[in-house]
Amino acid sequence: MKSIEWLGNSLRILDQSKLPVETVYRNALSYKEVAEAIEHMEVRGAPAIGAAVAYGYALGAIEYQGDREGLPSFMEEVQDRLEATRPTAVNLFWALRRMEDRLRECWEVEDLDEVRRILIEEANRIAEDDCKMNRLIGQHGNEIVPEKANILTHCNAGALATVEYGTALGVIRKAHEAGKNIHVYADETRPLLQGARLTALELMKDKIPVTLIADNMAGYLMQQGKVDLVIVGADRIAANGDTANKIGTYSVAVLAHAHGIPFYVAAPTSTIDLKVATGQEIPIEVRPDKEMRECFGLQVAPSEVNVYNPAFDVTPAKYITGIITEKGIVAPPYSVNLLKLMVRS
Ligand SMILES: CSC[C@H]1O[C@H](OP(=O)(O)O)[C@H](O)[C@@H]1O
Repeated sequence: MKSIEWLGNSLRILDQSKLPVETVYRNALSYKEVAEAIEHMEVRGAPAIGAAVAYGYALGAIEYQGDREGLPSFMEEVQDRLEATRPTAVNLFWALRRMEDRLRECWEVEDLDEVRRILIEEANRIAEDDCKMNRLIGQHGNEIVPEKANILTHCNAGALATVEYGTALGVIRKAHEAGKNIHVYADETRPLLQGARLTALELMKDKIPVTLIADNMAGYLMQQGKVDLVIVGADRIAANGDTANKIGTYSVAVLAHAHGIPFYVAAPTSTIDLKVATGQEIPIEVRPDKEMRECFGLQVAPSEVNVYNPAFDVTPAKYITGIITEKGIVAPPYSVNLLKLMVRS
């Protein structure tokens, strides 16, 4: 299952908001359609969002009908609209910066079609890089996965959250491929159920043993000694290693720490944001109340009840055993070792 696929002049999107009940694809022909797909969680997951906005930016250039001089200001509007979709995943801003830099580099290119070709090429490179990074994350992460490990994961950091293969699920896939006979506990991940709807679906398709649990069961499993390792994805990693990820990750990290269970974050270096010193500076998206009161259109709470719906939380670095990237596993102290890693990039 590919979350997104470039078709030459449109972006095919697998509408994840309908999985696993329906498999619905649609072709986004404009940057506004890409923006709406991200806001509606049809495409989601930090790296997948990064690749999607890169193609959205390229679609903006394709849509543009003015003269060459007017392109930069039009593309600023495109970038503003795409940046306004979701605030937490830094991959979105990282990808748009790459596209903006590419546009600036071809300021002497007069032919609009040539500019469009260059931007599409950059978006393709971002997507291809993500695929390569995920497989490297899988290889490095496999080093810390014991034989027959019972691994708990939260939300979906799989192929559906990336261009291909996944980050946390990339490590799980690689361990499975290496014949380690691992088993996965997948947190359902309220309120949008990315774990129940997407992680369980992905792992079953790959015939990786998976058991779905409610989020409130993670601590009980750990208390029973049934969890050997926790691996999750990330949306933004601060310079000191504090990590923003799906709401509920912090609770899992504290529980793992209390039970002496290793807790790893798996993410490409495009998720590391050295401009953010600590997790306190990471913007946390608050999503619509409706997502808490309904589940697939079924009302699950009083229609007028007050709701609080933060989409992410921040896990302090002290609870993180290691950060698995495409360049290797980063150990604490993260403020030193993340800087070394990024300088090496
Ligand atoms: C490969 S990291 C994906 C990351 O993004 C998810 O958030 P959302 O489903 O809201 O886009 C979640 O935090 C995952 O860990």
